[in-house]
Amino acid sequence: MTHIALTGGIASGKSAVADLLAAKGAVLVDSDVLAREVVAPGTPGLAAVVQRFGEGILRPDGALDRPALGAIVFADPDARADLEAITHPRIRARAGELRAEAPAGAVVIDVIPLLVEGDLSGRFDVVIVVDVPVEVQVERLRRRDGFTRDEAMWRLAAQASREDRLAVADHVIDNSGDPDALAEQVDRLWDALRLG
Ligand SMILES: CC(C)(COP(=O)(O)OP(=O)(O)OC[C@H]1O[C@@H](n2cnc3c(N)ncnc32)[C@H](O)[C@@H]1O)[C@@H](O)C(=O)NCCC(=O)NCCS
Ligand SMILES: Nc1ncnc2c1ncn2[C@@H]1O[C@H](COP(=O)(O)OP(=O)(O)OP(=O)(O)O)[C@@H](O)[C@H]1O
Repeated sequence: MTHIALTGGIASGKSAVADLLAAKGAVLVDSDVLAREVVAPGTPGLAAVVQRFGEGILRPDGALDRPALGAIVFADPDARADLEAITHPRIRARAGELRAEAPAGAVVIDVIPLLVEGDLSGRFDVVIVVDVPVEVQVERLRRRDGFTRDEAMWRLAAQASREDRLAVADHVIDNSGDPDALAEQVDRLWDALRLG
């Protein structure tokens, strides 16, 4: 099986690309989705997060208050490392299970936001990077999540640089244009993946 990774900085458009690839038939193993599963209500992951960060990061309904936890961990690298120590092993384990369950012959794509940060690119035969300028990330975070420029920049500061991501790319998807331009690039990429 060819091991394919899809990565990109925050709000670069990873989910948009992943959705387009899934519509073509790719099987996705998405770490952002698994990061939610492993701290869902009732999980040992959520219990560990509450033990470290306190009940203040829970919503009244008992679910994780993601904006509250994000405000803590993106302002404090030690807190972020503690959260990652809880979530990352659980995400990796679940990703392994999902990969093993994929039908034979499927094009399986691992969506891994922190591929470069985790120095994981060597584990993949093909690395796809969704690329946008920092200003586009800031603007899309403002529009989607209502983040101020400072809030957006803290999150960017927790990640690898655009240059470091591009350095490991086999395929670059430029998502600075409109959704049609994105879909055209994904069409070409899909053909390349099927032929490769
Ligand atoms: C801090 C949390 C609760 C904030 O939740 P929120 O719903 O606002 O963001 P979401 O999970 O959708 O992530 C959005 C993006 O933030 C960035 N991001 C998330 N976690 C991290 C991190 N630890 N370091 C750097 N960037 C990160 C990624 O680009 C990701 O695609 C959440 O991101 C989290 O639990 N992070 C730790 C798990 C993790 O590392 N996830 C990244 C993929 S493995
Ligand atoms: N080509 C585009 N033109 C305009 N808006 C876009 C485009 N691509 C994505 N967006 C918007 O930008 C935001 C970020 O896109 P998306 O959620 O796909 O990125 P992401 O990399 O998965 O984000 P995150 O890192 O937070 O998980 C969303 O609101 C999305 O609708």
